[in-house]
Amino acid sequence: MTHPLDWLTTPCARIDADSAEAARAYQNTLTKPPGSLGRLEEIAVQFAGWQHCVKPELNRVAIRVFAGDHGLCKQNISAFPQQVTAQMIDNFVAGGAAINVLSRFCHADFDILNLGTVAQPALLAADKNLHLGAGTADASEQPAMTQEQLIAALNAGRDQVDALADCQLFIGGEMGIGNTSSASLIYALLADRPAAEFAGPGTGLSIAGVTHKETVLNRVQDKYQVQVRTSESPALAALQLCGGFEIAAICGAYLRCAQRGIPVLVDGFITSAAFMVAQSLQPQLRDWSLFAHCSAEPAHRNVLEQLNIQPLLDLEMRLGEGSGAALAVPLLQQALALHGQMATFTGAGVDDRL
Ligand SMILES: O=C(O)c1ccc[n+]([C@@H]2O[C@H](COP(=O)([O-])O)[C@@H](O)[C@H]2O)c1
Ligand SMILES: Cc1cc2nc[nH]c2cc1C
Repeated sequence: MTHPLDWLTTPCARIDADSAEAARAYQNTLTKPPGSLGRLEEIAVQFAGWQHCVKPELNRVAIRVFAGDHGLCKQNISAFPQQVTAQMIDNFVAGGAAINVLSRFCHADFDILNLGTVAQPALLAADKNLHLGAGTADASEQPAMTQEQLIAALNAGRDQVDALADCQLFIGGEMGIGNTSSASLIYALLADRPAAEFAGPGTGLSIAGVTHKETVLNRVQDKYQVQVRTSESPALAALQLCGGFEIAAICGAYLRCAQRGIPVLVDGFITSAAFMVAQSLQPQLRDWSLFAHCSAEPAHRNVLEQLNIQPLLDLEMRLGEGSGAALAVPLLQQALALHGQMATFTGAGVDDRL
């Protein structure tokens, strides 16, 4: 009997170690002291393994923003009202959001998918509105998602990736008022640590607002911790219990990317929670991933440290939408341009050693 989520554990694509090794050797023939381009050199080597060639390129980037509302907003855990999610979707369609600007800047293929909001966006095409629900349920009262909604959201992320032709890098962005709470709960439940350790201001809560959020999140964690700990798949259980639709879709998208041989550039605090769930289902995902930045949401730094991940940038950003990842694309492109276009010691007639 097949299960609709069997695809989650399909192995990741093969990384070509020979191309990576050849690229590393080639780096050392370029007119610079070996290692002097620091982590830029390793980026080129990673892309060589991903693209199975010594001189990889990065011209085709896909950015998909996944949106959804959160029932937990009823508990007053965000500085912004829930209808902002749908309003921002219209802003994405109109091209006025930060991710639109950054996406245009790096000539990315941009699209948005709404998995379920309380308000209806006016400008989004009907086929981009999935209506899995009017947001998730309030996780402090009942599981955020039903099993059917979880499956539909994971599969929606997979389907977005399956529809990509010829993509060299995938960025998942998210928009969902209240979703820092879902991310914090996922981290807390999987680490079996108090949720308050992962709670922060999100879009801009006051100190008192954060204290209230901590109380709410601790209560939700108490409600679900045993269930998660004893579940067959703690990561999927935490995702279903705490939401949101957009986090599940990004989780599905990341896994499909690694299965199809498309590297992913993880954005910020919320997308890292999607990554954590995905990685626990398929540990090889790590080898297909880069992390764009350390978010200003305070717990992100600890989460990245726990995962032993060094992100590319640290700019005190906390916007989401995939913005930190889109910002890092030109950096990756420059790493590959240096690797592919610099002269070699022999070619330039430069002495390479004493
Ligand atoms: O990406 C991040 O690191 C990040 C950190 C804080 C907030 N956000 C964005 O802000 C929204 C969630 O914040 P909140 O306070 O409503 O939970 C959501 O739309 C995210 O895209 C994003
Ligand atoms: C305006 C606004 C834009 C966003 N983009 C991602 N999350 C957001 C939250 C708010 C409030």
